[in-house]
Amino acid sequence: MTTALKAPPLEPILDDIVRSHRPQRETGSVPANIPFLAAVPFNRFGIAVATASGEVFSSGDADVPFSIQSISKVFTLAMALRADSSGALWSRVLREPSGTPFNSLVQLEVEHGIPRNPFINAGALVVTDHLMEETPDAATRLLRFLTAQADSTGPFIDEAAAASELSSSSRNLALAHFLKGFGNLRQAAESVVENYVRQCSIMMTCSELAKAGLFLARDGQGALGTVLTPSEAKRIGSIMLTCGMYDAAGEFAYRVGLPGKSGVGGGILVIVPGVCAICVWSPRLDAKGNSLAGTAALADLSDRTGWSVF
Ligand SMILES: NC(=O)CC[C@H](N)C(=O)O
Repeated sequence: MTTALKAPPLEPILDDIVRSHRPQRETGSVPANIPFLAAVPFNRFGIAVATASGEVFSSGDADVPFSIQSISKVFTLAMALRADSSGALWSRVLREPSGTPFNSLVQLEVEHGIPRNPFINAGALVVTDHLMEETPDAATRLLRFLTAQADSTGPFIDEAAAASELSSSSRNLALAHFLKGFGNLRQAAESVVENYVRQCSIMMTCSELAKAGLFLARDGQGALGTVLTPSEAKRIGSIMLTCGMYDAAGEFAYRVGLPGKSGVGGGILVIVPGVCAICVWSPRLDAKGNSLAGTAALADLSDRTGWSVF
């Protein structure tokens, strides 16, 4: 059950969340395969809440752009579903939690090239391949989608960061070649990985991401009208709840009680159906690749506001 926005007003709660959760010393890790992310100061912390009624509340570094990384997977899935009335995508990717790390190869081989879900890397590569059939430059299409939904010209693809990640993308290339070997990739493995990495390298702020994700909290209604049907929006929320935090999805559901999607840039996008979209960002990660301080802050916010799907 969700509850409506509560008094006292949100600003003091968000300010207090920032005071309590902004890291005071360096703990956690940065992703080994993206050298560029190691340079982001450990004490960055931002939070933004975009409400269904159109208000945005924020605190801390909510207007500092960061690398959205795997949060992009929510939006590419939304774009793919929108154009997939026949359901063809779901014959190429499942909707089950993987219980394995986001870049795991083992399960993909055992399960004959059908990824467990669209939010692990293998699944996102299939979604990217699907999008590229219609639009070869799916990353730029994603950027336009995000720019429109966030109602901001701020988002951009950090091409230098993408090039840096691409130079150490052996695992993602291996996943793409596995997919290709099993007949589940139509474009060249290299171009799908390049496109995927450029999607991950989009830079956005917490405020922009919260606004961009609002359609998921509003039955599919985005800034410029209908993005998805209510049933599609519900289903993306369900996949976020069960698969959005990789092999920490159960722990996150236990602590936060809301559908979320993380990225190794340290961002987490969370949906409170009917109420708001929340984005929190703090760059240092736990062992599963999810923001340490971000997860703790969301657990705290959920407890303080009563926002939960349970
Ligand atoms: N979990 C993530 O954010 C992973 C995204 C990253 N670009 C990768 O492919 O490894």
